Amino acid sequence: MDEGKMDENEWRYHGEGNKSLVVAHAQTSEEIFQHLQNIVDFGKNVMKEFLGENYVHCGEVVQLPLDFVKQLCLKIQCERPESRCDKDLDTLSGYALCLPNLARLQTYQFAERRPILCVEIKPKCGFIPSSSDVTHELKHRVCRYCMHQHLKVATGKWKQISKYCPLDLYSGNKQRMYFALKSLLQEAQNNLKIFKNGELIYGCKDARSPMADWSELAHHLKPFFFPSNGLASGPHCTRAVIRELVRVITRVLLSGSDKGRAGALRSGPGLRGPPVCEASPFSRSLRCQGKNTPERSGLPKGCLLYKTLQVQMLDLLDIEGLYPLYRRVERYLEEFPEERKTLQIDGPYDEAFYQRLLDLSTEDDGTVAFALTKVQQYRVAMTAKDCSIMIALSPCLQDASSDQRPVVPSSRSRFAFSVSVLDLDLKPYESIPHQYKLDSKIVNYYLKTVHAKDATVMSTRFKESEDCTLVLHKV
Ligand SMILES: O=P(O)(O)O[C@@H]1[C@@H](OP(=O)(O)O)[C@H](OP(=O)(O)O)[C@H](O)[C@H](OP(=O)(O)O)[C@H]1OP(=O)(O)O
Ligand SMILES: Nc1ncnc2c1ncn2[C@@H]1O[C@H](COP(=O)(O)OP(=O)(O)OP(=O)(O)O)[C@@H](O)[C@H]1O
Repeated sequence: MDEGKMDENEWRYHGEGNKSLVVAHAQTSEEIFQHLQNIVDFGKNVMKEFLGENYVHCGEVVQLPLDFVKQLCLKIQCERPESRCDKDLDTLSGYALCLPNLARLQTYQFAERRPILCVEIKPKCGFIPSSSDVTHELKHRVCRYCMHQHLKVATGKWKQISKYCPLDLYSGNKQRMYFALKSLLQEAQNNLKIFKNGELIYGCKDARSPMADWSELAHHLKPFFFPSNGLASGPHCTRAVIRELVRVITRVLLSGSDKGRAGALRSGPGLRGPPVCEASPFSRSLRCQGKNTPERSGLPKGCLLYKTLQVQMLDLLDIEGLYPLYRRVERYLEEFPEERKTLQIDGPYDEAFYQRLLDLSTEDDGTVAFALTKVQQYRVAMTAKDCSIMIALSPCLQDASSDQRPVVPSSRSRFAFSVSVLDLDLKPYESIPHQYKLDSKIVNYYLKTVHAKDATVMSTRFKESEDCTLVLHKV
């Protein structure tokens, strides 16, 4: 073991079983500071560039008194979901990342006194890979989210399959977006949370305690959407309130003129996958009605969904094409471990790092440089596939002028709003082998269960139609 880690003060008790006592090595304060500073730099130099100034809030690294951190940890321990309690909080370094509260309006510098509604959406990957390195043809037709749902339910992460498909949300087609948002409201999983004045009123605090009562949600939302009218309660009211919420969120998601350099990433049409996922119940029902697949993405270029999708599409080769390139970088690092720094695997995430991300060529010249660029692009793409969008809404007074702030109308009220992105720390280089294994697990599970079942249904249907054809044949 590394000599530098032989200081007992850097080790602490972690847990124990029957036979083993587990102690864990704590990172040094400098390492933690550097890790946090990297998150800030990545936000500033990369994500702000791609997604635009107004959407990204990088925060800053701050130092806190250790006593305060310890007391705070004790205070909040009982509120943490059980499933997350295996992760210890860092109470040793004193460093923390200080971010604005994104559940509040970001367009207003003073704390809002008006009530605030915040909708958090984790949209996940919004495109289907078109890479020729993909080995299962199915991956060109069904999106990863929809396939992954089946594995998640089988492993007990969630109780039931969601009807949400990211491709519907990213379609820019209002009907499909309504369907996607309604599906999220039906089965929020970790893709949707709603906060009122900072308090979670809808969505999962923990996988085991989902909050999903529409009438209760409507009760919370009614004063926002129907402020001065005595709309009766009951199912009619619930539906009306939910409809308003979905409309407002769709409008906000399609809004925006914020500048960002995601345009620099626009890939050629040959590199784009199909516009719909075959597993989406929306596209299934269209097919059943014999309708054509809907139009390709109509997202306005200034909106955050469009920009996020462009960054996600930095994953040009799919994990199957990327993995051999990762192995090439690995072999190089095994031979020249000291080069890890020069290759900027763990930062710094500076302007030079950003500039290299803009090279979208897919011609492999066999070099480590090519492999490294694809690996870094993949990590950035994965980050964009796992980030969340926070939409903060605050009702405007009827007669108030909009004082330059963006405003979204609903049928009975108007909201000042802001949109921000959350969870933008670059995915680690080390997670690539895990991604590779997980991808194959997801696809194989889907092929083994759902697809096999579908094929049986199809062949039964085929037999039925054959019977039918026989009846119609002239003898
Ligand atoms: O791989 P996925 O798609 O399951 O995404 C993981 C997320 O699961 P989800 O599918 O959203 O339920 C997962 O979400 P949960 O923590 O399960 O809510 C994490 O966001 C994970 O990121 P990290 O490893 O903590 O940095 C995510 O892992 P990454 O793949 O982004 O590294
Ligand atoms: N700046 C913020 N303002 C308001 N809420 C926040 C902020 N940062 C995080 N949150 C809340 O905390 C939750 C967890 O934060 P975050 O997603 O950054 O953690 P994570 O450990 O990276 O999660 P993941 O498991 O998705 O990778 C978010 O879903 C959001 O509800």
